[in-house]
Amino acid sequence: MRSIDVDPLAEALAPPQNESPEQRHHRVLKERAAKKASDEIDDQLSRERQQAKRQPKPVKILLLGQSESGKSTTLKNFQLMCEPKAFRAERASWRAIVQLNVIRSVRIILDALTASSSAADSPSPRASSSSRDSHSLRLDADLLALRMRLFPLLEVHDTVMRRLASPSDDLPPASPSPSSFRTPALSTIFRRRTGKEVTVNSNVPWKTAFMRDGSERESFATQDVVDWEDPTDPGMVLHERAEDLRRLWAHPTVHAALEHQGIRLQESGGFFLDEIDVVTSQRYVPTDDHILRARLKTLGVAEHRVRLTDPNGHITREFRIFDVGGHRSLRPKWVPYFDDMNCIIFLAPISAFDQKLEEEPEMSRLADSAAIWTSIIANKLLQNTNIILFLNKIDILEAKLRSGIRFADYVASYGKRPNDFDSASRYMRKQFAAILKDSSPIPRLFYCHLTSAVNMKSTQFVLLGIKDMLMQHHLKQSGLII
Ligand SMILES: Nc1nc2c(ncn2[C@@H]2O[C@H](COP(=O)(O)OP(=O)(O)OP(=O)(O)O)[C@@H](O)[C@H]2O)c(=O)[nH]1
Ligand SMILES: [Mg+2]
Repeated sequence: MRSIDVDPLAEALAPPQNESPEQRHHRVLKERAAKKASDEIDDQLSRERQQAKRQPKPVKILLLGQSESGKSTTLKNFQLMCEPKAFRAERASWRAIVQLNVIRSVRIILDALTASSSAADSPSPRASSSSRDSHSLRLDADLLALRMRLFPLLEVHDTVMRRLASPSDDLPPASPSPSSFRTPALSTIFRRRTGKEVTVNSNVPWKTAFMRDGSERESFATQDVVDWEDPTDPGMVLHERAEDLRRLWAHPTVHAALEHQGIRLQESGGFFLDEIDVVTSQRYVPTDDHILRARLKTLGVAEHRVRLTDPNGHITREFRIFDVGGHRSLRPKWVPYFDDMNCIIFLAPISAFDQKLEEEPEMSRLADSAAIWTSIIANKLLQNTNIILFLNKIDILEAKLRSGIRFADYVASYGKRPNDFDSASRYMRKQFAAILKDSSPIPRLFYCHLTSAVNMKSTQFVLLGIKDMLMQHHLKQSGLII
């Protein structure tokens, strides 16, 4: 037999041989029902395709700016504004980040104490010439004991980080119970930890790491989101050490050591020591405000979809927000996203005028922000893209200037202008506007907002305006309104 004589498909589909009339009747009925179901699915798909064609395409927003400028915080505001329920359902994961932030603050303090006390102990002539200052940083017995008791927290940090990095992996079975933490050798601790920030790769589904299984959960609105029975929950250790944490943060030598090292912990992201009672309380669940202030450094580029729905729950519009990592080494990853965006929100943290860039200690953070702004504005790929500037962290700027830090000491061109918030912010606004005017390939409007991304109310007011503007703009582009 030639192969062409055999049709395996026809053979498979052919009715069984010796089929009785009754069997035939059943088969035909079954086939008719299957065809009806299949036609219905096809119709449904076709209706959805038509609907998708009629609906405007998703609005795409790219968040840009240096590390710690407030990109991820702006994204959180957007999510809270548009999908509050879904966002709040992730509180268990943000709780873990707040806890890691607390532990990081403790680590910075312990490092500062160690550095300052070794400087005080140093027999160098410089140390002895400033002996009064050095003496004040000698650690008393109380502080030494506190330090010993708080070291186990650093172990908790590692456990949580491992879990966030690979939420689906099983943790090592021998995770010690909170009360049985041993204190490792100090040398090991300091070799292993050097002030690294909490980072989780955007591609890892870290938010599932601390969320209770959905099938067990009864609501998103209560404490149900946290698995309170979890033996590896860092909350128990933090609760146990709450009094130590309180005493550490209240200790004058701690503040002297931080000042000695030029560290202003209160201004940095993820600072919760002023609320230690709340964040270490039993059954602590972060508020919206805590979630906005929790610091988690972004690695890579993460796409977030935010859907707007009408009162009937139908999706009316989709926003795709791209949150990038702002560290210098991550900036080359921004470029592939440039040609397809409806809007860029560029964040410049203007409170950072007196700080240096972590990745290049000679570079001022304000100069770095201005340099990225210039290159974004000048980029031909982006010449038709709406760009909105957020001069962010105005709350910190205001507090800094009020505390007496002089803007002109860091920005010489500021000259003799008054050292107050209005003058300094107006000056920076003018400088960024001038860059836009000089560097843009074609003339464009300057959209600028003074923001504090941790202030939910004011940020959401700004975002609401941007959302409406983009929707109007987008509908016009899609030809749906004139
Ligand atoms: N006080 C204050 N804190 C802010 C403001 N905006 C952001 N923060 C905090 O600053 C920290 C850094 O903000 P992020 O949003 O993580 O910064 P980012 O730009 O995403 O940084 P990368 O992910 O490293 O690129 C977080 O702890 C925020 O809560 C602000 O306007 N005021
Ligand atoms: Mg980020």
